[in-house]
Amino acid sequence: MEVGFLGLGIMGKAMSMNLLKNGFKVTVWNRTLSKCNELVEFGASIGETPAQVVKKCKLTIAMLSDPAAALSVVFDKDGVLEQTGSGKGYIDMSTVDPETSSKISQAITSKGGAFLEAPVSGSKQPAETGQLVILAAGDKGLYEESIPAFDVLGKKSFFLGQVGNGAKMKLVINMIMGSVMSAFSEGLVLSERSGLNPHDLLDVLDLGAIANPMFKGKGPAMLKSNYSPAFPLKHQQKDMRLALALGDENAVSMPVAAAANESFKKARSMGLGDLDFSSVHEILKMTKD
Ligand SMILES: NC(=O)C1=CN([C@@H]2O[C@H](COP(=O)(O)OP(=O)(O)OC[C@H]3O[C@@H](n4cnc5c(N)ncnc54)[C@H](OP(=O)(O)O)[C@@H]3O)[C@@H](O)[C@H]2O)C=CC1
Ligand SMILES: O=CC(=O)O
Repeated sequence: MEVGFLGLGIMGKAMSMNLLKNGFKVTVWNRTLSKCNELVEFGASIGETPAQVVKKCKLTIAMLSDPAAALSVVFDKDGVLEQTGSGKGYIDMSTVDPETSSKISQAITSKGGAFLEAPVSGSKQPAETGQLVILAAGDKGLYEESIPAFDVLGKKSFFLGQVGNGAKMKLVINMIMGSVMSAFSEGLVLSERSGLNPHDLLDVLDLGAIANPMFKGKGPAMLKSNYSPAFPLKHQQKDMRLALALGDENAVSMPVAAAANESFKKARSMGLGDLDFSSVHEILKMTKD
């Protein structure tokens, strides 16, 4: 099966590599084209523009940073829209808001193409090992055709109905994840400042009712101030912002998420945006008497 892949950041590089390793023919494009070279070493072809990739491939996947990037790749000159049409499928796996996804869906389907949004839960390592959770919504036929690719990329795929539902599900999950990370960071700081050994806290947490892979995976690195990026903080803050907007639209009061968003914003303003989202710990460490 020939697949196009647009966007070779942390996630896109790992996902397209996985497809290649599992026997898919992959044609890649990235805004910074030099990032395609590593994939070429593993057998990928390069498309010079998103339009060229779509022209060549029946199925094209995108994994881009945010709504502005997702829209630009579709609507700008040499974009996806120029070559989409009947028989072409486009799957946007970026984390965006439902409005962005709907705009893209309308444009693609009005030209006769099929559209699926399919954001993912799971970070760099699950992307490398094909253990993502795929949150698809939109064209059911395209979803079914894409199952062989989803089976390589993820451990489980959900079909959630109409376009927008995948984006909403992803934003709810990441709103919870950001709030939990913020509370976890406060707990690490509180344990240390009150005279406890924070490593003991990690051990105790891991045995109790709120044990989870995020505390276990990121906690030890956070205590060493190691924030090598798996999920960049700027993207977590984008997700908090989009989730809060969804809360506004639905009149849902979210004071915990709003407070966490302030911490992520502060971290971004301090230049931590490209580090892992766990670096929000640094701004909480700064607060002193
Ligand atoms: N990292 C993670 O753990 C996870 C991330 N996600 C989501 O997946 C998406 C990608 O994340 P990730 O790979 O970490 O992000 P990165 O920041 O590593 O990569 C972003 C990608 O988007 C491209 N891009 C940015 N702006 C534009 C633009 N205006 N036009 C075209 N391309 C653009 C970048 O191109 P260039 O190389 O030229 O800058 C790059 O390929 C995001 O929506 C994120 O929220 C979802 C689950 C987990
Ligand atoms: O969006 C990030 C993730 O870990 O999921």
